[in-house]
Amino acid sequence: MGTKQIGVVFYSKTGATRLLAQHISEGIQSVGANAQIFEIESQSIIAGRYQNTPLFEQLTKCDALIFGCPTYMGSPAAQFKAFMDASSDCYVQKAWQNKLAAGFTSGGSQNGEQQQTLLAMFALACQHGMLWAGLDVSQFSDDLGLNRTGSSLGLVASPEPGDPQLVATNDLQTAFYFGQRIAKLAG
Ligand SMILES: Cc1cc2nc3c(=O)[nH]c(=O)nc-3n(C[C@H](O)[C@H](O)[C@H](O)COP(=O)(O)O)c2cc1C
Repeated sequence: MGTKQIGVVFYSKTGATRLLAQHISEGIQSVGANAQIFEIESQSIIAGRYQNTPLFEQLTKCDALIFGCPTYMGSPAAQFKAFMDASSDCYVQKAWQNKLAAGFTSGGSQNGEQQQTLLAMFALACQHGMLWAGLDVSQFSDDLGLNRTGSSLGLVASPEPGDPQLVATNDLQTAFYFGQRIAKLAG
């Protein structure tokens, strides 16, 4: 079987989503899988089209893909949407069929429509024939104290109001757990 390769592909402008990607990757590594981080760079978007064939080749080699981006105006940031659109070649080839998929997003508000971003990622995963894995921790049904935002579709993060940290500590801890979960499911 070999070590599972988990791709974490994300866009981040000011660092919050990057921080989440790092914590997810640490969670992945902590259970013995290999985390590969892929950052969507704005300069790869030309006339609105994301162009990076080698990135898609690398993603296709992964066993699972975790998508991440900020929520902008209640949906995925345009830079990540450009990546989503560019994945259509992989869709045609069924290159990601039956891979595990999951998603995370950050927002400035606790409830800034981040769920819409996760739903867009979920739809993307379904179009690719992927198997969506949500977040299975709840402050109501277990005592881990994670997932303060109560999202089941995937990880929703935001800063704690009044705290200068980009992302609430609980969300970063949840990100670590989320990475562990996806890596274990892929294993
Ligand atoms: C153009 C724009 C639109 C935004 N729209 C939302 C939004 O709809 N909901 C929300 O919670 N935050 C919104 N934000 C805040 C960002 O999602 C938030 O700062 C995020 O953590 C940035 O991620 P990054 O640091 O990875 O770039 C918006 C920010 C920008 C610049």
